[in-house]
Amino acid sequence: MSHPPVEQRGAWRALADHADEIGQRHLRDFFTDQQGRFATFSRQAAGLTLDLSKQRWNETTLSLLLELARDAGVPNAIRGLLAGERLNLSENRPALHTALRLPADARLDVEGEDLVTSVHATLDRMASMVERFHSGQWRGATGKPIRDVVNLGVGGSDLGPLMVTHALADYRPEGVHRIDVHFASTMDGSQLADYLSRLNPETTLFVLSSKSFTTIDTMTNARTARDWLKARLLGGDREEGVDEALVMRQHFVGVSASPEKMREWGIADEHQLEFWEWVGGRYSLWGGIGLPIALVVGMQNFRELLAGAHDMDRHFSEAEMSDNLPVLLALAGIWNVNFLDIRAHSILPYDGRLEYFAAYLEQLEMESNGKSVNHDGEPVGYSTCPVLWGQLGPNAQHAFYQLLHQGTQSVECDFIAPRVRYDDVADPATRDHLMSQHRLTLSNCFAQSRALMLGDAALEDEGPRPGHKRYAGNQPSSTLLLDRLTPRTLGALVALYEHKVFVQATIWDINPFDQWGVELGKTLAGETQRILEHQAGLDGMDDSTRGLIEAVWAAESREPE
Ligand SMILES: O=P(O)(O)OC[C@H]1O[C@H](O)[C@H](O)[C@@H](O)[C@@H]1O
Repeated sequence: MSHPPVEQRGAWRALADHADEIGQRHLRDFFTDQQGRFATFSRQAAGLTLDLSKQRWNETTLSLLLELARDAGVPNAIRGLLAGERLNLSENRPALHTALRLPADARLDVEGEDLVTSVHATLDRMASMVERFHSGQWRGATGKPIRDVVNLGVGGSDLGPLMVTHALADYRPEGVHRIDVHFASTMDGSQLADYLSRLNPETTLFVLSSKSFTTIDTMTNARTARDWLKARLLGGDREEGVDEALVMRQHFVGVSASPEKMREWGIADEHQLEFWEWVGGRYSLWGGIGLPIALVVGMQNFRELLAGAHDMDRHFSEAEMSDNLPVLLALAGIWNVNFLDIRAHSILPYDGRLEYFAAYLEQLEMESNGKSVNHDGEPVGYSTCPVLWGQLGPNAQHAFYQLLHQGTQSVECDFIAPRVRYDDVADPATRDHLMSQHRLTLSNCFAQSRALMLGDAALEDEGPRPGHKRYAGNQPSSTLLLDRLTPRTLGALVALYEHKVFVQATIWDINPFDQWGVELGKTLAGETQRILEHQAGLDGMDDSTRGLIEAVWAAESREPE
């Protein structure tokens, strides 16, 4: 179907004119001009409150943006996503992460396949694995219960489970055999080497998490882990009956979309968790890739996480666009990037449990929407995904907030915090202290978004100040409050961002579900490795890379000091 490029449509042009009118206005003036902005620009759903009143917009802006979304076919795209249409055109498949969190009594048939049954069969398999770990029945080759699980995976096979296990560490079930979960992602083996120096091979199991089961980072770590186990558990005066097959069976679980490759590598059939090509890596924490999460929080809490994401899916599919959290969050981003020319976006959680949330979103947003061609492969004539980065807000205040307050960049910020925390701590004195620490944290969160909005105007008039003490303000932000941080609200929060990314991609007419941009580097790394290993010559290599390679060779050939 041919349609005019988005920037030639009426709503886009109207927004550009509107931006000429109000784009120069200071954010604080929007508050002076309009009473009740919080009520006008905040919405609630699935245990989340989203306050968009500190965006540099007014009601006209929002209604034009909603028109743009309708023009770009967002309602139809949402329906198509949830129904399993093949929206991932470059790979000719649907993107059905939402199917992973459908309840067991739902029905979704896609191209003749009953997805709910397949999804729940995997969840049940996962549940029985978790049960074996938590009852101390999953034993290593020498008969001792597994105590440590190391997840070997990278990108989507690492960041989601890492983020969630950290966020929900308080939700460990009581009375079960404790499993400590660790994550090793980097190909240089730094994290893995550390674990191997501390962990007991008899009670350590590795989860090989890789959708493709070919990612060199993960497969290299896996080989190191396998040889470490074999060297320590086999041969010599080790216990009788411990053979390689037993080590492989008891110390490895595989999670992948390729059962053949798992089998080839030596993962026992009954210790494989399979997922589907229609689940993108960065959208995969909801299934087998979430095994480390379930090992920490238990299956019941894992199902709560899924239920929270499903709450958000329902909201996304049912709420009017003007009340739809993912749509509104997406539109705020579009307004900033495409009409106010703000191309940096900072993610700032005010809760230490969300330490890895920004890293997770960096992949979700930038790998999904860091694209510059549309669905027809033609270059787009507008900006897409902004540069997105972040850190725990309280720590970032002492690090990069200087740039937010006084730098030359306009930056959009997302502030994220739970409304209440620690009210369930048993000891009253500690509870009072910790609740007050949480209020201190919230005070900082709200003060920062206010300072970024108002700048100098936030201060009582103290007369003229030198340049280095002035604050321009005018930095837009969104604030997201979770009722409290639970498996359910965290599921909703993650799904909110997944859908935000999808809405923006729909408006930008790009495919958020592929990542061809990462391939070139992988190919060149292979070539470079052959040269570094002296298996290929330097011919044709550019001068900079040649110089770097020669520097390595020179260092390698030097006698160790
Ligand atoms: O799960 P895997 O197949 O090992 O892939 C791990 C990661 O690496 C790839 O290069 C992609 O950029 C990511 O989207 C993916 O999540």
